Amino acid sequence: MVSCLVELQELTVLTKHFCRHNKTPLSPSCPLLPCMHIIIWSTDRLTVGPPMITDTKPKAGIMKVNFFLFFLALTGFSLIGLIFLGYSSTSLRYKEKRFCLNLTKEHQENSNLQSPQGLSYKQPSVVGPDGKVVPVTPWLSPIVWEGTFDPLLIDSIYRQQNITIATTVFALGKYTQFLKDFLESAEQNYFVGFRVHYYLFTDQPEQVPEVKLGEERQLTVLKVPSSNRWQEITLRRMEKLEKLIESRLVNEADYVFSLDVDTKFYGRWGAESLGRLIGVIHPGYYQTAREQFPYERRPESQAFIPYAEGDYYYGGAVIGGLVKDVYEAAKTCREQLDIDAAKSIEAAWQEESHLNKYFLYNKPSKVLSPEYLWQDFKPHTNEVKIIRFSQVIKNYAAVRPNP
Ligand SMILES: CC(=O)N[C@H]1[C@@H](OP(=O)(O)OP(=O)(O)OC[C@H]2O[C@@H](n3ccc(=O)[nH]c3=O)[C@H](O)[C@@H]2O)O[C@H](CO)[C@H](O)[C@@H]1O
Ligand SMILES: [Mn+2]
Repeated sequence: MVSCLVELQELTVLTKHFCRHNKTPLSPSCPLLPCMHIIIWSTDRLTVGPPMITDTKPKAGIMKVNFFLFFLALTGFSLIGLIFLGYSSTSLRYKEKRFCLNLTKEHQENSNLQSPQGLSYKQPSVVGPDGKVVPVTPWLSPIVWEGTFDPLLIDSIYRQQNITIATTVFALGKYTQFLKDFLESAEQNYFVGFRVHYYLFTDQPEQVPEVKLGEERQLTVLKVPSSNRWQEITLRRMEKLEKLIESRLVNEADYVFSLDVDTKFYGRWGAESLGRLIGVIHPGYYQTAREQFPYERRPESQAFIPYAEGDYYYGGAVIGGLVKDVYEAAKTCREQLDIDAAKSIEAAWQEESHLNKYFLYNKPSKVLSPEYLWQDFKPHTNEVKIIRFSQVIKNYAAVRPNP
């Protein structure tokens, strides 16, 4: 009761202050009085001149109110602070999330489909038990067969991207004789309507035939030293490809394919073959059990693959994809070839063995069916409806520098 009285007295005094300033009479019974505390406090501060009431009791009252208001202000500031912190941490979280998303996106775009070594799973089939071709790998990369794509549509999509497809080809020693057919048939079938830049490695630039190239297509001849071992010529392609990408292709191309020269194009080869990392199923082994694949089987070699592992047997005659991804593949194969060479080991099928090891643990994002690598001597089969690119028949003894 006493405290109530004190309160009331304070209020009355304060109300007087308020009323003096605003020239409005206010009764202590006014229902607005409790709200007036704040207004009064500020009004009191605004008051000019000596205070009307000099009594000590009301002063103590004002101090009490001031303390209350100070406490209120402190709470207010704390609340604002908390809201601000809450906001900024939310925005930080948001930024962090966005950053992570960006990283994830970038990571996904750049990711190679790595799979662990020693994993036990069924060998994928290329042709199903019903004789139908399988259009997808068990890691969900397309296997490109006739009928799985619309040539007009897929070329139109990629043509809009204004891409350049670098194509490396090696013709050393007597292999220059394959150049004419290779280039002429490529001009008829290979990425027709696209910007194609051939990079031709040879030890005899004077043997390079004159072939009329289509619009936006060019050929650069690069001289390399001769070799008296065919194995050395084929495996060194990885190093040459790696160095060419480093020195030129990073700036000059979007995609790159490295192709055997002892070949001919018989059918369309277009944008359906484009992707991050491309391998081709070797025509000789697409119905073979993986333990019979001619992988390198000596554990001492970096190309070693155990009998219980393997997806497909990939041909060394075709490797392709985005410049960056082909670079990784070529560089890794070159490094593994160098390690083997230092131990005087040459894998069963040179760089093809190392490429098979690479593709087993770094899955291609698209796999080309044997339509994209056939052999002229092989009879046609039901599942391969169209032959696009094929190894010509050659007399090994006559064209290779060594047996
Ligand atoms: C169809 C297929 O997948 N073929 C692969 C297979 O045998 P191939 O019998 O197809 O190998 P190959 O004799 O065609 O040699 C591969 C390539 O090396 C170049 N070359 C070779 C010898 C020579 O004297 N001059 C010359 O320029 C030429 O570009 C040739 O196309 O195994 C080789 C590795 O051993 C390569 O991986 C080949 O790509
Ligand atoms: Mn060949």
